[in-house]
Amino acid sequence: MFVFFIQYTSFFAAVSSSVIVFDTYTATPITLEELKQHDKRNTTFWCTSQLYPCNPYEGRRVDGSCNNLRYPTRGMSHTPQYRLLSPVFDKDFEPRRSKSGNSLPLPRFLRKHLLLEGYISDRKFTQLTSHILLLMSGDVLSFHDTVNYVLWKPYCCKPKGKSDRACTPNKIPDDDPVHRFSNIRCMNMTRPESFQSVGCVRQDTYPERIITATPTFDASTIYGNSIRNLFEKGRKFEGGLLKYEVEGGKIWPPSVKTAASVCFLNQKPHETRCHDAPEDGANSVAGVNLAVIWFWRLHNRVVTELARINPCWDDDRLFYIGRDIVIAIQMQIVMYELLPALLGKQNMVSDGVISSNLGFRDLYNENLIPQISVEYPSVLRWFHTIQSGSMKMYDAQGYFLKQIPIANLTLRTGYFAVDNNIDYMTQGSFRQASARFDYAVDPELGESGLGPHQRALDILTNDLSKNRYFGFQPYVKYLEFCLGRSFMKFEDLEYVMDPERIEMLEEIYENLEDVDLQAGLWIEKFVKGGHVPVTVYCIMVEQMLRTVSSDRHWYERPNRPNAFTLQQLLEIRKISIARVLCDVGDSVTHIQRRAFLRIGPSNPLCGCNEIEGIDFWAWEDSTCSNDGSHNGPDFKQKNQ
Ligand code: HEM
Repeated sequence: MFVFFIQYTSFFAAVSSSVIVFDTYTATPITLEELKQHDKRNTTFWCTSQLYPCNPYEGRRVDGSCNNLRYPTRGMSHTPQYRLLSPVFDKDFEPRRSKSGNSLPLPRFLRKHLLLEGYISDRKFTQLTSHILLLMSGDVLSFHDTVNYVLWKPYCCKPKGKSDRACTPNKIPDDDPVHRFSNIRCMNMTRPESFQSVGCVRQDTYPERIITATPTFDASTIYGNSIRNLFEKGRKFEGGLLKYEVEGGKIWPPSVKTAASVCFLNQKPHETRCHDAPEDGANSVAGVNLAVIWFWRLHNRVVTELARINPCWDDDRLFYIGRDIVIAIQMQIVMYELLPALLGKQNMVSDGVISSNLGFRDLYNENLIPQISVEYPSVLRWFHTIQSGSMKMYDAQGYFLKQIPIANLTLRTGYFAVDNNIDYMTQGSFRQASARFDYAVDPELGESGLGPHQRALDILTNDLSKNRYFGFQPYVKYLEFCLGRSFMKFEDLEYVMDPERIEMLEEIYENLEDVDLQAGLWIEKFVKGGHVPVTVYCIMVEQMLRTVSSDRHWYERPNRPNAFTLQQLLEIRKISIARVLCDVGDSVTHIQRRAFLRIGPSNPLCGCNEIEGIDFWAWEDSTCSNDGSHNGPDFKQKNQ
């Protein structure tokens, strides 16, 4: 095949090199003619990607390319996901039917019957747990499937929606406990975008989801997924810093300077701030916004330390080493602090997801492509049941000040920057309890999950409904996959469910093999030693194992380009989310050591000066001369 090479001039560095244009789905190079066809059909953005030649000694690229040297485009955005179980659909790729051939029960009906609605505080976890879980979800996902029905196709419940294949609104049953008193009979929703729907692959093949994030955990909520966005919106090109602004004495990511912004709910004239960051997460759901601000600041703090210790390092070296440290900090917190609290540390050690040893760890397998499973984000949706519907705000002495429905903060970054709200929200993140892990959903998420953006939205109905459009096999097939035993009749579920919940399923579904994956997750018992349902545990662990073994740049590896020394890794191991908040959170002088867990006698507040952090002297470069010149080897990171 004739391969199309274009001459490339790197965005700022005037370096030219050859670039190959690839098909995002098949990972094969495409011809000039094929590229022209994509341009004509307006599919170039989704269906093609540009690959700059790989250098095996180069660090992690922002666009995810060259992670796997055999399959260099895998690991980039818009590349296919893997499936734990093959999909099942009805004809025309509509959701599967019940075994008897009837339609499955309506998603909203199932949600209202299987999940209670209400709010009780959890005794163990804080809201910070949700914020960081959300940040990590955003790292490997994208928002377009939500934006699609909120902004671009708000009409699915109207006559126009009937003729648009993308429209898949959720019908509200006539006897709905909430809406039988309203005139709302339908909630807007669209089908997830797929390689088929955006025109990369023929329509007569089963839909495979397409997303814009890279599938590795690479802090893309901060740095973005493309070098272009990072250069335009992120890098300051000075001292390794990310661009920043100071407003009200606080440091913020840069803001949009034009009238056009996505912060539609900003209450003008007071609320004006809207971030102009490489990725949308910075202005999305409140928890992500907050975490993006923290980690944005953290990057600048890290590179400032590195520059002080190594005055001979140039902007590039400071930026990329700083980024590598921030990615490692995020993953160290997620793998060794957050997930052990949720999944059970011993479970994770036994399943090989984490090590009880502080040294290097190398599970890399070049035969595994860096990918996420289609099932992984879907089971993360279970965490909507532990999300508190309001954001509570406290002062630094711990006095409760006010609260606001969290959904009213979506696309409303301006709220953070007025009246010291970011200080109060930051205090709230480690003082407010999460919602209890109790088979119930906060009505804010269950009835008005998009706040003023959509009159009624049950996020959990969407969770179940969307999963049907991904063609997931029945819940029991996932149980069999996870537990390695068969489940033939409803009573067999007693292994993972309380009898009264099995009864609920039996009343609604005709057959055990009809039960939806999401419905099963909602009412499953928790894994022994952890706080998440058995199947959520299984699918999360499967993903994290895949991630650790397929990411060539995984921070715990000794044999990766620009790898940490053992001394540096041991410094990274000292980090905690409490230390991060002490360093970059507003007005944080005291915090509990394990900030994902509530303050209490075994986890008391302590001064930030008592909380261990990273000693950046581990990054001291002995080849830096006193005169500021550098005598060491070149740093291997291209701006690609
Ligand atoms: C515990 C914290 C949370 C986690 C882990 C979480 C995770 C997720 C995940 C994984 C998705 C699916 C995204 C996709 O497949 O592309 C999702 C969808 C969504 N989440 Fe959350 N979320 C959390 C909290 C929230 C909060 C606080 C809100 C706002 C009030 C929210 C609103 C939504 C909405 C509107 C959707 C789109 C629903 C749809 O697919 O139509 N989430 N969330």
